[in-house]
Amino acid sequence: MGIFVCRNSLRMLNVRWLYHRCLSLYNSNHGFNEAKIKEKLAQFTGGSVDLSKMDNGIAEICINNPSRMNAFTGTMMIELEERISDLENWKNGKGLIVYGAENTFCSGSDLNAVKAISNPQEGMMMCMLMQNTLTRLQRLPLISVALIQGKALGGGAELCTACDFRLMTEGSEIRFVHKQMGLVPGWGGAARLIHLIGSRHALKLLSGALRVHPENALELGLADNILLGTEDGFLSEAENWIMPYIKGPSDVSRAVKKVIISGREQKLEDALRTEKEIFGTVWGGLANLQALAKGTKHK
Ligand SMILES: CCC(=O)SCCNC(=O)CCNC(=O)[C@H](O)C(C)(C)COP(=O)(O)OP(=O)(O)OC[C@H]1O[C@@H](n2cnc3c(N)ncnc32)[C@H](O)[C@@H]1OP(=O)(O)O
Repeated sequence: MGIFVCRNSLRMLNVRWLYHRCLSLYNSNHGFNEAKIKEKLAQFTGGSVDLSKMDNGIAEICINNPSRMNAFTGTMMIELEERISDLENWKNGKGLIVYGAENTFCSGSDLNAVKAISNPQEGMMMCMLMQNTLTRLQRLPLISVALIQGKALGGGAELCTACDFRLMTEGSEIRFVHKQMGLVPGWGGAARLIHLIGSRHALKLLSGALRVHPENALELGLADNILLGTEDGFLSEAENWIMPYIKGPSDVSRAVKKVIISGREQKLEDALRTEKEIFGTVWGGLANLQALAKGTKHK
């Protein structure tokens, strides 16, 4: 019995490991040494990445390092990866809101860590970790929203592009400040920005390190809405905003996000095949049968 349990747990661990390997971009075949870069990043402490999962199927991730305008320390990069793993295993989840503590989003990577990891090899290794994590965030079967209050700078601007939607509050800004730091985005923010607003607009934002205010972001298609409420109400406003998109049973909501991911990321023929597979998971399912039995009309 003990051996059986042990073997089963090992199989589960293997499946989980393989699953993460599939969702991630980089592994040891790409020269990525995850353990080594995590060991290095663990030296840069401070702040936290907090996850709460609610009964209504919405989770919240709080980037929490307000004394440094929610900059990502090394330990926070490691924690973000752990929180995404947790969400990958949350089978009832439907939505995710990513926000920053104390009414500002995130000021990018912690400059103390940036200074200490100044050689290109370690810099690229840190990028691989963050690209893996943010790609996994983007591929979660949850509808995700970045709630941007205050500033989303550098890596903070990159983080918000990994969410499906961006809600900005009045006076907030998204700014790819990398060029002013002698850098380019490395957490996948340039590639994702081009998908969102096209290469001409992306080039302007990156080469001019332009401040993108809410109205401008809305026009560009970078933001999806501007929230006009008060500081203590923005989280619940974001929750209300996401609600119509996650209404109904989680398996259907998750299937919707999955067909979007495959349509976005795969070649047409592969995407069509994946879509058929996902369709098979909901066809004849409980929600489908209930809708048929009710004679649902769409007036
Ligand atoms: C992936 C690559 C990247 O992310 S490169 C981009 C890195 N980020 C930056 O360069 C942002 C640098 N910070 C700033 O421009 C300003 O601090 C901003 C965010 C505009 C806030 O200005 P302000 O409202 O005047 O506040 P402040 O400068 O007094 O900051 C408060 C305390 O927070 C700190 N802080 C801020 N950002 C970071 C950061 N990224 N890394 C480490 N610390 C940061 C400031 O140093 C300041 O700390 P202290 O109160 O002086 O101890």
